[in-house]
Amino acid sequence: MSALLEVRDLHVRFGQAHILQGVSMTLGAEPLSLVGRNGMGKSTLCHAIMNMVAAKEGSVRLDGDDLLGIGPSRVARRGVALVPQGRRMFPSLSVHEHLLLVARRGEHPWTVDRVYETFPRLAERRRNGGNQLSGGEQQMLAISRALLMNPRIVIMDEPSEGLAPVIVDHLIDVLRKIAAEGMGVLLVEQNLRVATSVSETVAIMVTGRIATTMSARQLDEDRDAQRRYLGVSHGH
Ligand SMILES: Nc1ncnc2c1ncn2[C@@H]1O[C@H](COP(=O)(O)OP(=O)(O)OP(=O)(O)O)[C@@H](O)[C@H]1O
Repeated sequence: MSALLEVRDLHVRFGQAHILQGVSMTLGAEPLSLVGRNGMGKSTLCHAIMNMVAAKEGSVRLDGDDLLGIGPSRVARRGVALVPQGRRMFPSLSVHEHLLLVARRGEHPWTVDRVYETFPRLAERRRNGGNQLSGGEQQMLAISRALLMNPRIVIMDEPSEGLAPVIVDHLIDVLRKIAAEGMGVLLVEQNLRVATSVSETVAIMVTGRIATTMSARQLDEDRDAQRRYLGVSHGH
């Protein structure tokens, strides 16, 4: 199976702090979830792939082409879109204006109309400003903006954070569909259910490295691993 995105021995330091300590990871046609406790370096990995932080050693390749050092806007143009953690909307722009800002001309799978079909709630809120949206609506808008770039790969940093369970279910459906249509999906999640519902393979990050990769089913059944790697307690 050929790799869409290949990360090899990636290192990031912030001053004395060695945050990514040699991350190696491959994203192919199947979605991949990345889980791990807070502070392990998941967001930093997303930022390093996007060139939003500088990695001094290692490589990040998209279809074999090196992405490191080319800058975030070129990474985006090559076809990698990030849905950052925490959403970040423009308070003074309406939903519709947010979408028009990123919509591309020409024939593409994702259009503003398709966004409104996929997220009917956004259609209802199209004239509302970014500051008038609920957390779930903001997350749908953030995801929609990434999809409208019609990227080869979408990287989502904890998209389910703070969402009501019914919205999380919708999010899982959408992510599965996106992946089934052939977009690469790298999903960073704290919510184990989301991670193991979207992808069959889960990579686990511990202190700046991928400690292990296991099947979603294996991880769902292995409470010891959940406790060890994710701090999930089942409260006996
Ligand atoms: N710009 C920065 N400067 C200095 N330290 C940073 C910077 N960004 C992140 N860190 C540190 O790097 C470590 C990893 O952070 P990161 O956000 O990547 O973790 P994470 O696994 O995504 O956790 P979370 O789920 O809490 O976001 C943390 O100790 C954090 O304080």
